[in-house]
Amino acid sequence: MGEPRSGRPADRRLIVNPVSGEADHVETVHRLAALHQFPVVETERSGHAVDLAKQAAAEGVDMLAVCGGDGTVHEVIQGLFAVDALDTVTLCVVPAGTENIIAEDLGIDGLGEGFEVATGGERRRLDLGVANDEPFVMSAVAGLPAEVSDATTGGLKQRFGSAAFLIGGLKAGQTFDGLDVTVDARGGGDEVVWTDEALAVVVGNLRRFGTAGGHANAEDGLLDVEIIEQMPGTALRDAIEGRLLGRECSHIRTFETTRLGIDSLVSEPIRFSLDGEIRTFETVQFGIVPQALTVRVGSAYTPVP
Ligand SMILES: Nc1ncnc2c1ncn2[C@@H]1O[C@H](COP(=O)(O)OP(=O)(O)OP(=O)(O)O)[C@@H](O)[C@H]1O
Repeated sequence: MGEPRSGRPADRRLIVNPVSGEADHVETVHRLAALHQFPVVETERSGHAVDLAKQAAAEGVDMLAVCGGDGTVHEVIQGLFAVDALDTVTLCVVPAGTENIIAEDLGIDGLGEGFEVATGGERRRLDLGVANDEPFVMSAVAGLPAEVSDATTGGLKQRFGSAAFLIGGLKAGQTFDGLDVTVDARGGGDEVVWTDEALAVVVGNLRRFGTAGGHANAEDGLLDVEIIEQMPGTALRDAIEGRLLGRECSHIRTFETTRLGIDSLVSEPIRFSLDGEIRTFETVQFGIVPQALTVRVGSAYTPVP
């Protein structure tokens, strides 16, 4: 239980979302938490994990585990970021959600492994993306992929795994109008200025960008950006097949940057999914805080996918 950072035993706490996933994890989590000496607090409403994370930091907790899905992990990071506690708190993820993409990217599979990693996993420092003033660890996605989540059924996911997104993309692409945007990356890294209609803009930080199928390194100080240009249906199918087969596609522009601005060219704001949570922006500035988040990772984790 010794924690090298402060030279004294860590003050531990576990924030549990009891309604994540199938909501059948609570009893097991309490048992495992007692075994591993994590006092438990449960969320009582949406957004509560933000406050509980702030409270944990204020009370001197320096090992904070979060049990839930990507949304709950996102809320806890939001809370720690808001009170500037990322330097003093190590985050641990115990997956209990529906998708658990963040946990999977951190090499953590299941409740039992979550607790093992929380008590003995390697510590890494990961970059955090920031959209205006909200942090994200995995990705910020606007356009088709956000729509695709609706079009991608559980059955497809079971049969095709992450490729289900691409199949769902074909369905959603038939009805999605596109995003009229200007994308301006002239801060650090690749310089790109692009104005047109996009099917999607994906800003990725962690290994797998949500369901969008992209890849990033969360330890390189850079955001990985993909602009998927509007294209006719047949080209979309080719692009999706190309992505499945790992081929380059002329309609997908990829670059790395430390800063990025995206402006809507129409009166409608742009709907973004930040680590799976929906936000709307008329204009958004993205940045990155290198190595901001200290997190325990499983043995399957590697920074580069
Ligand atoms: N006690 C609660 N009652 C109702 N909603 C809650 C409660 N606690 C948290 N929430 C909300 O539950 C939502 C879903 O949580 P979470 O992301 O952990 O699970 P999930 O959606 O099943 O998993 P994933 O995001 O990995 O697909 C979050 O938006 C959170 O704000």
